[in-house]
Amino acid sequence: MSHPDRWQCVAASPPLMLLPDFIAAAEASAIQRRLERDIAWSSPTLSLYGKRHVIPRSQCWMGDDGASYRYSGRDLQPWPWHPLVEDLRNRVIHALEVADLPCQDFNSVLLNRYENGDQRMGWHSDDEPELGADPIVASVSLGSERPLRFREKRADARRAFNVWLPHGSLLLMGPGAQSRWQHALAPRAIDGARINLTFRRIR
Ligand SMILES: O=C(O)CCC(=O)C(=O)O
Ligand SMILES: [Fe+2]
Repeated sequence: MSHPDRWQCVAASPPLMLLPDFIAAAEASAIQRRLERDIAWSSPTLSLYGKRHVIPRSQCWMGDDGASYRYSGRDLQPWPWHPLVEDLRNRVIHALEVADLPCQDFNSVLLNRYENGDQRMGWHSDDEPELGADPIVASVSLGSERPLRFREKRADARRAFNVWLPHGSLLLMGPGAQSRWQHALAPRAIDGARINLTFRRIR
């Protein structure tokens, strides 16, 4: 199904576009339950400023064979596509194409799982070198609705804003978004688990 008119423009340039009802609630819940069960979730320990920390969420890296990436000084090989995640990837690409929005042939995805409102992700941009210049990142959210917070990278213009990501929504971070903004999932007094999938293209 194609409903290009349901897209909301959060920012025009660089583009941030939200499709709140990308997946209908019942199906989104079914997908969430399957992923809870099937995915090899793990919470690795990372070194930050010489200290070891268990990441405050769990995650899984998945994608085409060979779409490896460097993370915290290590080369990580992706898990093979889970059929549901591969299907989501195809639907994301289709939704972007029919709406004439920026799109890439996504060959990998980072899945993040937040057990509750205490779990989080700090400020960052998805601008790793293996994503190339001006990467496109497409983000699907399942479960508890939480805001993704954006802030300007330029320290002299630190405007910030929230983008709430409903159950079953799709957020496009288009070309230029990673060089303009950082984003974070702050802790919030919000109950319930949330899964997020960010589709990316690794070169
Ligand atoms: O959980 C989210 O919505 C954000 C995830 C994210 O920023 C990332 O995976 O790079
Ligand atoms: Fe990110």
